[in-house]
Parts: sequence; C-alpha cells; structure tokens
Amino acid sequence: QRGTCPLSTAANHHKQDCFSSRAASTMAQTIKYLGQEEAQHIDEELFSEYGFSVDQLMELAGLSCATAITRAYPLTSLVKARPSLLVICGPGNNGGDGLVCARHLKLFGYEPAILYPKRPNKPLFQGLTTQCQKMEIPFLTEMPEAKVVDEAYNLVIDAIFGFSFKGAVREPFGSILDVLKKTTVPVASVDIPSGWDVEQGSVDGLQPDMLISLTAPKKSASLFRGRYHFLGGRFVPPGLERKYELNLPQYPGTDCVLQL
Ligand SMILES: NC(=O)C1=CN([C@@H]2O[C@H](COP(=O)(O)OP(=O)(O)OC[C@H]3O[C@@H](n4cnc5c(N)ncnc54)[C@H](OP(=O)(O)O)[C@@H]3O)[C@@H](O)[C@H]2O)[C@@H](O)CC1
Ligand SMILES: [K+]
Repeated sequence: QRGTCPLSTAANHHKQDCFSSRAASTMAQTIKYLGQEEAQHIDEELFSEYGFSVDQLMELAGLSCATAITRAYPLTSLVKARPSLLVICGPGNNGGDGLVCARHLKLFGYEPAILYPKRPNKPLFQGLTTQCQKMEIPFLTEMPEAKVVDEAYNLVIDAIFGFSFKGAVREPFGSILDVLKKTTVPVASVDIPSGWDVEQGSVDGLQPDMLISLTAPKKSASLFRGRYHFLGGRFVPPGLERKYELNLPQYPGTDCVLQL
C-alpha cells in the first residue's frame, strides 16, 4: 500500500485533497533550522527548566559526534597506515564536545591528537582535558602546517566554534582556520563549520566534508555542501521539541545519530 492515498476509497475524495494532505504531512515532518538566538534559548532552557547539567549534554553531544564520524569514516576506509585524526578544540562548549568526541574516538580504535590552544579555567574543561591525557591522547603545542596535516592525518575534526560564534575570527583561531582552508584532508565540523556566521554561513570559509548538527541544525546548515550531514544530541524532551516546533526526525532504534 506504500505510496497509495489512504483516502482513495472515500466517496467524495478528490485528487487535490490527497495531494494537500500529503504535502501537509511532509511539511509537518520538515526539521527546523534554528537561528542563533533560538539555539541559545534552547540551550539555556535545557539547563534551567529541564534540569540537565552541561557535562551531561556535552557527553551525549560528543558521543554523537564520535559515532557519526565512525559511520562516515569507518576504520577500514582510512587511507593512511595509522588511523590518525586531528581534533581542534575551541574555547567554549563546542571545544568541550571536541574533547569528549576525541575520548570516544580513541575508545573506538582511532588515534586522535588534540590541539587545544585556549583552555578555559573551569573544572569541567580541566576534567575533560585530564580524561583525554589519561586516555593517552597527545596534545599538540601548535597548529602544524597544511602540508603536515595532509601527510599525517586522515581527518580533521573541527570543534572550534559552535552556535555562540560572532564577528570576525580572533587569534589564534584565525591562523588555524587559514591553515585548515589550505588542507586537502576531509574536515568534520561539530555543530557549525567554524568561522561561519551561524545563520548566514560564509562564502570564502571552511568547506567541511561532514557536519554533525547537535539538537537541531542551525540556519547556516542549509548552505552545507559536504557529503555527510548527521544529526546528533538525542536528548530533547518532548515539551521542548513542541515549544520550538523542532520537528525532529525519529532516530532509528537506539541510535544516537541520524544521517539527514
Ligand atoms: N544545547 C545544545 O545543543 C548543546 C550544545 N553543545 C555545544 O555547545 C556549543 C555552544 O557552546 P558555547 O555557547 O560555549 O559557544 P561556542 O560556540 O563554543 O563558542 C564560544 C567561545 O568562542 C569564542 N568566540 C566567539 N566568537 C569568537 C570570534 N569571533 N573569535 C574568536 N573567538 C570567538 C568565545 O570567546 P569570548 O567571547 O569568551 O572571547 C567563547 O569562548 C554548541 O555549538 C554545541 O557544540 C553541547 O556541548 C551541549 C548541548
Ligand atoms: K565547529
């Protein structure tokens, strides 16, 4: 019966009615792309109204990223002899997601190295850093040149900026993004391609091969042209989903990610 109009036996049914009901149901299932303020409000509400803690959601977000990366770039698909990855972490929660993601990727059999040039002086990030060190993940002291990145790593994970990024990129991240734009290895961006305006994107910015949208895609994700767009962060309570009309697709089974 797939593709057949369920109303086809109704006496007074017209083709047009069927078309409208299908169009409406397709529209009802269209996932919402969030503006910057809306994404920040949802984030705040998850903590204030819904009782989550940052480290809880960061763990789920980072695990989603590691899982999605494993789906898009399985160990068997990597071109270099070692399953090496470079994870670049920024100064906010997007960087925290990157640290969690690196830890899980190590557990999944990859060999991540982390660049974390601007570390917030907060117990959450200090703890995540210690966990990565104890997982025997090396921390780089500086951004390698583009040629070295291309030779040494299979993939770069961009966890520099997320939905709170604004304005022109400040150092040291401007130079890091300039190097990334010159590399040819694929880049997987966490939540937003770093340097992109959260809503407008960027004409001459980074062009990642993969984007992992967390909670819901942000408006700039409609401009993403890479191969893999995944949704992660399967933690949204129904009341919050209704309030913001997120129209999230159903995750399959127990999966924490979904390819869009
Ligand atoms: N609810 C969710 O879905 C969850 C979201 N989560 C994650 O949190 C992310 C949002 O995190 P966030 O709010 O901490 O901000 P984020 O984007 O990491 O950057 C802020 C930092 O960047 C800096 N900075 C800003 N502009 C800059 C510029 N032009 N040039 C240079 N620096 C600039 C700014 O610096 P400052 O203004 O302090 O100088 C600040 O330190 C979100 O995208 C998702 O990945 C999950 O962890 C949990 C569940
Ligand atoms: K990012």
